[in-house]
Amino acid sequence: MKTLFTHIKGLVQVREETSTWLAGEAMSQLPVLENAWLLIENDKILDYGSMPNLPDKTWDEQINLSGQFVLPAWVDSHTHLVYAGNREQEFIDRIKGLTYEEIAAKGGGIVNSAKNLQTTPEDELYIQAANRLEQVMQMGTGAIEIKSGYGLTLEAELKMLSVIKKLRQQYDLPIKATFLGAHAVPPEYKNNQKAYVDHLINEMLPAVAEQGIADYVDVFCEKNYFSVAETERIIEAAQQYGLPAKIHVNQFYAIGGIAASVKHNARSVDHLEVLTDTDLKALQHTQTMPVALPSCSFFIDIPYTPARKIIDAGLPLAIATDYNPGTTPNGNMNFCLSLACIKMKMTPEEAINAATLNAAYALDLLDTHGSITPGKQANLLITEKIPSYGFLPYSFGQNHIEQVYINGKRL
Ligand SMILES: N=CN[C@@H](CCC(=O)O)C(=O)O
Ligand SMILES: [Zn+2]
Repeated sequence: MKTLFTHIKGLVQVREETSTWLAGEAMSQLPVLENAWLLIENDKILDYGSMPNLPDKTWDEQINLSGQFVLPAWVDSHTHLVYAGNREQEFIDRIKGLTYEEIAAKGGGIVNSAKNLQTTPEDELYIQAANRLEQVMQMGTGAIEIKSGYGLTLEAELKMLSVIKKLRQQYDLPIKATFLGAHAVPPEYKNNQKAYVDHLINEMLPAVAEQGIADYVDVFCEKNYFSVAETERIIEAAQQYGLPAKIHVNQFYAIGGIAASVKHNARSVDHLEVLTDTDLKALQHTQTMPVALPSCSFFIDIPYTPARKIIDAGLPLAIATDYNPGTTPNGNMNFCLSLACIKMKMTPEEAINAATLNAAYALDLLDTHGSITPGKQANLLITEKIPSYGFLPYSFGQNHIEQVYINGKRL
């Protein structure tokens, strides 16, 4: 089945070759072909060109997209989309002046979600997660990472990873699963954190690896959560099972987690709202992608990741939603793009590169996703008639995505 899209106002992120990430100045380069056609065959991108050079043939299906833009679908490289219920009460607490840390200290936060998830049957959890996944796909997400971390017991962590596995079986977009058993110390280990880390390394990790249901390991490396030394122990243990790291670091404090993560060749370091010059230096000449989560900063009112400092230092940057019940009950990548531009002073070109190509790097999907490149998967988003691609982040909070294709099939 071959589908030809014609008269595309702008075919965005067209690249013949995408062997690595975009860093520094290269992030401001966004290749766009105006007045273009795009040919897909079954699940793949076959070819593209400009309308005056349209091949003189007929195809199974031909779709006119005059006035509309076509982009590679967003890649959301950091979510916690499998969770039970919500944490609306904490939203009210925060309005009344409590901070995220104060709420966690009085028994709210991650352990609150874990309590809820532990008693939620897997089928119910699946329904809630599938509903969220379908919503974000409609908003243009065409590849996603989902973490565990609201289980905090072996049984509940496996339940979460099993839900992610079922989502992967049910939906066509790539779904990467990350084991985040070290998201918070469960209350029963409150006075013996070492015993929980030992349990995680000696029991949980082997069980997760044996089932082959995780692609990465993650740790919330933060004051009052997991120390740098514990993070390194967990990363090293996961490496024995071939699980690379994607680490939560520098959300509230800079405690040295970035240097530790890059030392172990983490695929990404995520959050970075608080970033010292030492951290910045540690990121230089590494294979680790920094990932900003602007809608988390927006929702809990903390500083935004200093994108300019990162990009102007010649580094790459990806953006992701962090969709979760505590700090970001929203999985809309379009809103992240707007925040990246408005609050982090990224240009639309930088933000789009961060949400597509660099995000694909953060999920080891660069060979197959993140750009309009022949041979890659036809995961596309098609806008309404809009004046420019920059209109997407400019016109914040509005949906300008008319159609989404996953593996060549329209949703
Ligand atoms: N900070 C750690 N994890 C999540 C929040 C988890 C929660 O509060 O439920 C995050 O990335 O923001
Ligand atoms: Zn997160």
